[in-house]
Amino acid sequence: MSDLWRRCLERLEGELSAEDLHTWLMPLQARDDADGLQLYAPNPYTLDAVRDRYLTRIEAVLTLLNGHSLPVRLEVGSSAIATSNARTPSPSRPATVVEPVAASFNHNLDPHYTFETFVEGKSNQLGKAAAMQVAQNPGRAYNPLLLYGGTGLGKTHLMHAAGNLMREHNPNCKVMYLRSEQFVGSMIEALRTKSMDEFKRRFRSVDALLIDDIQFFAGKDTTQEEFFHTFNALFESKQQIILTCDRYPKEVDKLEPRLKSRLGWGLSVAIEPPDFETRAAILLAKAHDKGVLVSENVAMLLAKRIRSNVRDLEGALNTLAARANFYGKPITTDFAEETLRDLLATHAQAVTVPNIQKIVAEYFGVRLQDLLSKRRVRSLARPRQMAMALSKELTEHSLPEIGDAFGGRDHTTVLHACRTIRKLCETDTRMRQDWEQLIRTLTG
Ligand SMILES: Nc1ncnc2c1ncn2[C@@H]1O[C@H](COP(=O)(O)OP(=O)(O)OP(=O)(O)O)[C@@H](O)[C@H]1O
Repeated sequence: MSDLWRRCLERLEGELSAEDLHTWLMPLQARDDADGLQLYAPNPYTLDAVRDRYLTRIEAVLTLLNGHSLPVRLEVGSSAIATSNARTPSPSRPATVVEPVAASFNHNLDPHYTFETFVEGKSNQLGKAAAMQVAQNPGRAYNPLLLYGGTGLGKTHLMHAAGNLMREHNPNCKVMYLRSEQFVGSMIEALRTKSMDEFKRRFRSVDALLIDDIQFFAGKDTTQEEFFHTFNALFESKQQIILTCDRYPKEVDKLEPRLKSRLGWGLSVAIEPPDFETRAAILLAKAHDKGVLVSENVAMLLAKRIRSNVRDLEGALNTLAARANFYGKPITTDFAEETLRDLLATHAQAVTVPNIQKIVAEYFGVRLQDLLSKRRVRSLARPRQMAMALSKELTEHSLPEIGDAFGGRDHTTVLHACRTIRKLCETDTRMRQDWEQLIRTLTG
């Protein structure tokens, strides 16, 4: 085992549970050389889990142990095979490569994030269509394209998908993807080594610049200044810019007004949390991609219980797959309930009917006791119907149970409320925004 990796594991031992350490990190094999640390995962779902949950922490520990940052590469395979193949590189591409922007050009795109592997639903339809248009007509369709929304909803996936499609249409197209921290890191390094000209040239010579999570620029004045000039240079020469942000950029504090205004020049699209059907479809698609056998019943169970975001859903699938593999058991609903008991309990706790009633009352500015009363005035009836529909959507309770929780109402009243709200959300933009905002608040 690489000595560096052994020391890294020793550090992480104090931070992670023994179960997590044994399930995800111990099965990795490692090899380090002048180019960085290469980690080999035994299968794709271990790779995904390590990348999503532990990579940032691993990078931080390595920086600490090493005294400077070290590129970490992740791929499915084994260090023994890699060593014997060292002189004859395999034609298959690594499953994932995650590394800082290299001095030489590196598009840094994840080949798995494509439009084909992206499941479309109402929540992301517009974002997907816009990203496809941009990929088919870079620099001309919408510039910049800004995708914004909560964590783990597929913004990065769409961004990579656009980059991958641009390169599929034109293999010479220079697409550069980077997380905003990497942009900041590269700039600090350029300032330190007095190589700002090279920095400017590198970022301005691309055909498409894709920067993830630009909320990270907030409060970093020098970075914003540099990004502003890069933005202008790219925009003027019709080079494509795609950005993501965790909220509408106008709402990001400490982002310069002139930058906010530039971001509004193109198209900004919200990516919303997926509905139940889309969540189940995403799970089945992910399971299929990873070669994991998951029935529709299991997919529906997870989709119903885990509503926060797709990353959590995927994390649950990875855990199930790894444990089923380990114990040699099929993934049944019982196995899923048992294996994910703690996780499902955490998600269930987050959303309760009393909590929904309280949040809805606050949102519409009505008193909780009025919301639960028999009064039928419109100013109370709509919020009440909204709270009932949310209770059906977000909890496991039956219609009669929800009726009881709303001052002993009949189950047909709850059913009527669910249908009314669903219909209104399709025709009334304001109502749809209220619904989505409340889901976001309640699912955190
Ligand atoms: N509609 C979808 N179809 C398929 N996979 C999806 C979809 N939405 C999200 N995912 C998956 O969920 C995971 C998290 O998505 P992603 O990293 O793109 O989220 P994000 O919105 O960029 O989050 P963050 O802001 O935290 O970076 C990825 O593995 C991605 O492939």
